Amino acid sequence: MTNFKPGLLLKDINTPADLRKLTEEQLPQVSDEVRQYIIDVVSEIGNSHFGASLGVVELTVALHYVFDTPNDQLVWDVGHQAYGHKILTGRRDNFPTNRTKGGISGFPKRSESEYDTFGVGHSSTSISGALGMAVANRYKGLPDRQHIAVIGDGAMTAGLAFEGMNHAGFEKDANLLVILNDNCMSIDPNVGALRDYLTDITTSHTYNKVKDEVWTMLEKVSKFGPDARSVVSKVSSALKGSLLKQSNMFESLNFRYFGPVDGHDVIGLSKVLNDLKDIPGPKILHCLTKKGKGFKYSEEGNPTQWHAPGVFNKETGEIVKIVPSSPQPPKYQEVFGHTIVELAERNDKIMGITPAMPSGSSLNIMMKAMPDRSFDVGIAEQHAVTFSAGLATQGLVPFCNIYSSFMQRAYDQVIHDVALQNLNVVFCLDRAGFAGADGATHHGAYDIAYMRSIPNMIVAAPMNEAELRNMMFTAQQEDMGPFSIRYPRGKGVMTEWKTVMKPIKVGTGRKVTTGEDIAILSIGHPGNFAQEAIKELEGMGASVAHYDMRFVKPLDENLLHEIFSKFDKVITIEDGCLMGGMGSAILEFMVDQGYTSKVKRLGIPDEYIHHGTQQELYADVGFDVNGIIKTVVEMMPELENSMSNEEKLKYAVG
Ligand SMILES: Cc1ncc(C[n+]2csc(CCOP(=O)(O)OP(=O)(O)O)c2C)c(N)n1
Ligand SMILES: CC(=O)[C@@H](O)[C@H](O)COP(=O)(O)O
Ligand SMILES: [Mg+2]
Repeated sequence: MTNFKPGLLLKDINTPADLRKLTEEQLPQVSDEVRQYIIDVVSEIGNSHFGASLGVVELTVALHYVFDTPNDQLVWDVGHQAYGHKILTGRRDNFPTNRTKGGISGFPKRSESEYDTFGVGHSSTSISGALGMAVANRYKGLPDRQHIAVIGDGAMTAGLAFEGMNHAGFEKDANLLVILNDNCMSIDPNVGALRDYLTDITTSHTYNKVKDEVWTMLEKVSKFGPDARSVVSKVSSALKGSLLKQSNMFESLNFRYFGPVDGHDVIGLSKVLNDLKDIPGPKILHCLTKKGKGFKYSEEGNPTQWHAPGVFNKETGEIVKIVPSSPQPPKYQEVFGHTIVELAERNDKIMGITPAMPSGSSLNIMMKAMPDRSFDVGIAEQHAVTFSAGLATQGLVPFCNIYSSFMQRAYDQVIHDVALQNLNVVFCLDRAGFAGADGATHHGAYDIAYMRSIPNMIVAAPMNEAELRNMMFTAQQEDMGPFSIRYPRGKGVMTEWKTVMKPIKVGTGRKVTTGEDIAILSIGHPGNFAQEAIKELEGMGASVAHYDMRFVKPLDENLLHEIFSKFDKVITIEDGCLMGGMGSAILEFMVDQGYTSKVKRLGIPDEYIHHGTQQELYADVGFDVNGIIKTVVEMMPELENSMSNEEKLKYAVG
């Protein structure tokens, strides 16, 4: 890896205390150097977020310059924009390890640094988290400690952000500053009425009048120095009931609203932040920024593409695409995107819903083809589910596509609004299993366990593209009730994936390989790892049967009777948590039915698995090809005799 060189000022900034030694006039240079460093590193290592961090460089520098971090608590929302923060807070030299196994996390993480005040990855937590800190410090008698939540316009669309604001507006003396980083973008363009509102207050005549009032107030604050707090109270009570309060949504929630300000003017920002430090109670600073700021190609190009571009040429802006020498299978998400359109063309009841992930989920294919039947509802998983429930009550068949880990947010809605009413909502749980570089916050580890415990819910997972299509076909049939289909991030296994779709009988598995010695029961994509392992094991003299269970609920009990009657050794494989997962379901069946086979379950253990490539993580937890072979050999120790030393070493056997 190239030895990345930070700029002249940045090379001496090891902590924000070093930054604070600089003059205000030096801040633009520091900002440029931070930005350049991000570009240098990310363009070369790839595997990182990009546009969001570039957009908040000046804000990041100003925040650490003005506030006494880590004593003052700075909370980033989502955290994909916190690279500048990491670089300024002791992780400059480690930054090239970003999101690689053993390297630094792509998100703030409390265990990584005292400057990372709150672990993030999922959006819209910052206001509630920072308010909790503010109330705690008020209680502890530390009224001067500052608490700053930096939240994007996309993250602001979530219910949780509003729940936090609703509470914060009521905690009138809590020391909370919300910085709304408004770049008009989520990953895809931001959506909804709030986006329109933010644009309105930025451009409207009313807003400008209000802004003048506020800045006059701030000027007075500066003049009054230490007595500022009382002056502000007076000025703001005078403003109460004025145009300011009536015309501004945030003011109506008892926040003092400031801005919009230019989020790329680092000196201006540091002056404003300094002023705001002296203003008590909940306040919001509306900053206008550009996602991808300062890198020509991301500024002028498609911001969605530059959200996380991979490796790119920083001179030409060309994003490096590895062209494979042979045809490759598509990603599961692409199969979902094309298949939903195909199904919707035949079934006019089908609708598509995504909470803010049109590109990631590939629902954007349907949004383009059928804009009146597909919805990006913003970062609003709970709403996405209940909205789908509403559609289903009217006889429609919504396909609600949510990343497995983000669906954790909407658990009550799945139970209360969908399953309890037995509504025909199809949940497509994308990024099930290991997400890879995003790490613990994003792995889809729990959905098998959390879905299978819900009455009425059908829980399915395809082993390949054809099965995904068949499951989608099955799920859209009349009166299916709630139906969840999970699949992982990335490629499947079939280059010829445009198969003729056919229904699958719900609750039936299939035998993939016949064998005599031991049975492997898999769910979903890891069945392909089992297939590879079985081929190698055959060479060692093992006769391994393989069943793709397809459904965790209902379980194929006939198939299980057949398996447990025949095999006294069984291995289960799932890319989900072991606790409560498919292996657990099979053990429950086995015990209930009085079978006594020896069962070894492979899956995600009861601990948080951090970032790495998917392949590294499969290997770490032991259900990659080698891990499966090792497990079979452990259950059939006689195989060791026919293994070469090389094989023993490879599979860590003996
Ligand atoms: C609960 C949840 N849903 C979806 C996401 C995926 N996601 C990550 S960043 C992002 C866009 C956030 O937009 P914004 O807050 O405006 O930040 P920006 O990228 O514009 O800086 C989304 C949808 C997430 N991290 N958490
Ligand atoms: C920060 C965040 O939550 C998203 O940007 C996420 O990293 C996207 O993941 P995918 O790349 O799997 O769509
Ligand atoms: Mg945004």
